[in-house]
Amino acid sequence: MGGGGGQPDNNEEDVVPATASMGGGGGQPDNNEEDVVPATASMGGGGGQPDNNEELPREDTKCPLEKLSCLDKNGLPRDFEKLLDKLRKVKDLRNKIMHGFEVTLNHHKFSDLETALSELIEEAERVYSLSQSEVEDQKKNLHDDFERLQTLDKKSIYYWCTRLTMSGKLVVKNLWRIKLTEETLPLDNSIVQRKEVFHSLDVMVRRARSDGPKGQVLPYPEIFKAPEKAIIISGVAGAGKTSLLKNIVLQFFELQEGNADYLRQFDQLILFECRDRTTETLADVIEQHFEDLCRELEGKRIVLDALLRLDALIVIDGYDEVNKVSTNVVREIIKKTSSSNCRVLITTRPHSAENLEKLLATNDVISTEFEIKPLTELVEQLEFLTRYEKGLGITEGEMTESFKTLNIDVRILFTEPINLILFCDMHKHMPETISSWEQPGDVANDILRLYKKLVTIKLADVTHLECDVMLDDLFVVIGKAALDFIRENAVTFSEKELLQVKRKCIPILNNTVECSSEIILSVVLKVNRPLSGAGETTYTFHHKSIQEMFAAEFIVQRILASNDSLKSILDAKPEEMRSLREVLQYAVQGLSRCKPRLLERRWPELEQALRDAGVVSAADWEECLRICPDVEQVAKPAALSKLKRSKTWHVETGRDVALVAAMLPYAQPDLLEVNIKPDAPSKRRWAELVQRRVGPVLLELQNPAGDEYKSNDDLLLPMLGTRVRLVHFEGCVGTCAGTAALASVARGAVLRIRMAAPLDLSALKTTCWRKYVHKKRYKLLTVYTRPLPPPCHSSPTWPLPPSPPPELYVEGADEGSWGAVAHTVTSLAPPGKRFLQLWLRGSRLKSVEFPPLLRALHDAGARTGDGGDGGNTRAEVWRGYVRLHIEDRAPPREPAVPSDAKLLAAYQEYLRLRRQ
Ligand SMILES: Nc1ncnc2c1ncn2[C@@H]1O[C@H](COP(=O)(O)OP(=O)(O)OP(=O)(O)O)[C@@H](O)[C@H]1O
Repeated sequence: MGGGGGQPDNNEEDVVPATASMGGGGGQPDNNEEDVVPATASMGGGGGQPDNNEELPREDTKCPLEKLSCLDKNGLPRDFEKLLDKLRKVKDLRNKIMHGFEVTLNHHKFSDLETALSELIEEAERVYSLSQSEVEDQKKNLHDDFERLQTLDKKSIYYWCTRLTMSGKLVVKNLWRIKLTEETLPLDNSIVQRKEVFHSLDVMVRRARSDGPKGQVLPYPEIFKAPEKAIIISGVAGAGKTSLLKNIVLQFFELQEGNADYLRQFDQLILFECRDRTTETLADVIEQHFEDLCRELEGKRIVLDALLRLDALIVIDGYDEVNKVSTNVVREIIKKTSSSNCRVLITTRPHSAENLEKLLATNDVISTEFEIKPLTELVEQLEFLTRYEKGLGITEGEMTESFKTLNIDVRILFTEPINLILFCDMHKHMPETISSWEQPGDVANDILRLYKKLVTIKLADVTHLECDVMLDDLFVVIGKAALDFIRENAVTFSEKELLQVKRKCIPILNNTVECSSEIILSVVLKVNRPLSGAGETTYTFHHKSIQEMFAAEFIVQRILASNDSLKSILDAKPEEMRSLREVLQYAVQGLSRCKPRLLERRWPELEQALRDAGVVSAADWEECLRICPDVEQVAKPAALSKLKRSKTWHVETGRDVALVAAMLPYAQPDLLEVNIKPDAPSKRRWAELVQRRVGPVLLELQNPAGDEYKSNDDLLLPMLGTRVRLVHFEGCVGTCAGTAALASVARGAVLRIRMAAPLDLSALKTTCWRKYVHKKRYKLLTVYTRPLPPPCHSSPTWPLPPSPPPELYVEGADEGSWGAVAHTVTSLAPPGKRFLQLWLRGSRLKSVEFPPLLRALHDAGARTGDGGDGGNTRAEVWRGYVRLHIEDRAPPREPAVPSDAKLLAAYQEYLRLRRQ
């Protein structure tokens, strides 16, 4: 395909173009269309309908196709089918060649096409009475075109597009497969198969940077449906950004197995890691990917140019880790993306996302951001751990059971994959400590203890030296190195840089064991062989967060040991402070755990350092509070900045409960909107939240489907006597104590109560004083109940409060149970027996059951709405519900009721809505 045109499209059938386009033409074929057979320009000209009855002038160019089809040069009728066959043959051959690169390797196909086109020239000769020499000229042109086509022109960009498309994928696959197939876990170098342990993460559409409810949650492959050229994936430290990218890379090469259809739109995939400190240009990145291709030609430039013409996906990992060198590569990629077919997928920690967006925008690249959703649910966390259990060969259930026993305050820390991975390590090496974790800070401390333990074990093989003090000193050296590197945003170190660290370790080890520094560093660091075989080997901590923890530990130890100013400990230039953000957060956490008084004393310095590191916005402080949940000093600025940003605070997870509980002593929003699963928050944090809240609360408790009638009293009881003003409640009340707690805080509220058991809700009748007037506890009361057991002799009743009249839903009535429904309604009827509305939900009652039900309710005095005045007592279907109208006048003999078909449809609709 010497001069052939760019790269073909997928799954489409183009129609034979004029022969000229097969020759030297370039460009891209169109997408997804089947072109129509054109009357080839070289064979005569335009189209149009001839009038058979008119004599056509010889030069008439109005309707050559029709002429071809109908008349030969002598004006005699021709065989049109034969002509169409010839055209079809050309079209089919052309499509095969244009759409299947393997076909282009078959020379016969080209000679077949040439022959077929020759035959068309002969047809043209017959129609236009061309001279023999003209025909020979045309045929020669055709032949020359084909000759050119099959002569490889290595200078042509299209040659390289073809080469890349044909073999590039395999080359890159071989490169990355080796590097990515396996994953080494941080602490003990256990190896797992990446694909086997990969937990399919969800992402949230990132809304404007404001404090609203979180954006829509999507499975990660959906990100590629975004129309924007650049896709940003943000996530906090250890949220799984790099793993997600690595998994996408692996999936890209498995497309042929029918997986990952979402990647089918890309011809090629390039991966660049911002932590790279040696690759200087995009062309160098391309060379690492296509070393042989670049060597074949005298340069990487042309391969890069070819790649930019393909539909390539360029994946950039860790924008927050850019350094002086890699920043240029990223800029180059973004610049080139704007004018190419490529798309970019970039990961970053959230605090760098805004800068990244700006960089993209200044290069006219439109972007969209998705945020990795933390694993907040216990089921997700267990699912994640189960995969590692399998991958690591741990007895099924052993690790997950241990995880389940965690104190919930601690468990809500494990919302990022990195923490769950560290849990795996803890489970393996120090299972006894897990049960002792009470506070979040305990976990981070134990991770460092575990490192010390592993180093001690390794050293025990070679030395009998007393370890404890020595280890502390060694960790100071390593921590200092971690800090020095991170200041420059360096997470990979060269051999030479490592040597400097080793040198500092040797005197501490008293020179006793020759290779002991190596042993220690082998526990703490991992080796990265260069991507392309050539180049330097580099070293990294097992994870950036671990490097940050080591650096933080160094800072804490220095603060504990001396009065040195934080500035002198950090020794950072102003522009380096941004890289220290997480380090400082870990340091605050560490210091608060071991010396809270000292933290208080040093807080002004630490706060300033955090601000210098970019912790300024409400989201920044909130993230800081997530890492240091019990640190009052952090909670205060977090609360004040959050209040500035938004007067309504949202609580959606157990983690949010802890954060808001910590912030409430310092700021009270106008409204607190709590929409959580009842099992999500820790009871302690929940109690703190409601005790600290002063003002309106909207509380929606979402029991899992099928468990709607599980009592939520454990969340209601702590509200008793608090200064919460409940303005909206949805949830399940189980006992009178639950009702009392609810009544104590409800103020003019909308209450949607599920009754776990028949309950006396009369406490809600009371009024309360507010601003010198009596206020009702509720303005709308909706009660949901299951049918009560059949009446017995002295069935108790539980009259609902009468004013305003309540709305009642009876849920899940079985076929034949109209009597139970009637009994339920009458038992709950308020004094006066008036309901605002009466509904059946998920009912399986038959049509014939409704007339007696309506009559029984009417006879018992029940009424709905204002009682109506037309005696139109009836039942009707509305979506998945059945609504009962009971009016004052006696119901007709045959009240209007829905047919069985309508009732069934309503039941099915109810099931469908429930599943949503
Ligand atoms: N989806 C996942 N499935 C299985 N394991 C995962 C997943 N995501 C992350 N992990 C594990 O958690 C570790 C940390 O994740 P990863 O390095 O991808 O986080 P990150 O967001 O890139 O962190 P950082 O911002 O600190 O670089 C990985 O090394 C891997 O062991």
